[in-house]
Amino acid sequence: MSDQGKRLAAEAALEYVEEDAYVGVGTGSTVNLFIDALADMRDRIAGAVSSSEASTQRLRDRGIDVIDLNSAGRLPVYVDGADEANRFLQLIKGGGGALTREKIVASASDRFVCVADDGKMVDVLGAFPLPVEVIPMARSTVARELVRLGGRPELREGFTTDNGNVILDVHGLSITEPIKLEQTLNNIPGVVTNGIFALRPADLLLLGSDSGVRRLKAE
Ligand SMILES: O=C(CO)[C@H](O)[C@H](O)COP(=O)(O)O
Repeated sequence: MSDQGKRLAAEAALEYVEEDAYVGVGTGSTVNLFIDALADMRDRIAGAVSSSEASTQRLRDRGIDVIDLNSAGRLPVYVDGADEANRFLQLIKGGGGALTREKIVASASDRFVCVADDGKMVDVLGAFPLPVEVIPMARSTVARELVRLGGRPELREGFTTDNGNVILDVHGLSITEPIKLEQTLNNIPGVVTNGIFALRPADLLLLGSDSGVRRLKAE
């Protein structure tokens, strides 16, 4: 993991932010660096739509107006990080637990610019435990179904999402068919969202390292 890589990727994303428009903002340490950089152009953007309470707070602390998605309508650009990315720009997200709002804001955006350090690139998704947001009363039934699908779910202890739900982190899944698994998991009663972003992958991946930023489009 490279902090310099995260920073370079985050700063490179400014180039894709449209002036006089609202920008969608994700969650996580890389996005925090993006928010810090975005503060320098706060007078040139309308404001932001945020994917978490944590990002909302950071945006407001830096003088950036935050409005809700219902008021903003469609967004030209969404900037967010990832826990893993493959060459099709399909992602695993949700390490910070904000996956549901992230998926909603991503789906409302014309362009999804993903910012990450180069350690996030993988051949096959799934080494990172897959976060699944679950309605609390369904925790056990969903966990059993995840075991049936070949995973080893683990409750994220002491964590509640911004939506009042729990997270099951699923170990041991080799995700060779991301779109299919994303749909399968979403069909389990009690699952709110899962952290596979394959139905709506990123459009552009800015992959930072100590030596610079690579710009990748889906193969
Ligand atoms: O999905 C996320 C939060 O829910 C983050 O984008 C993901 O966990 C990457 O975080 P970081 O930039 O700190 O590595």
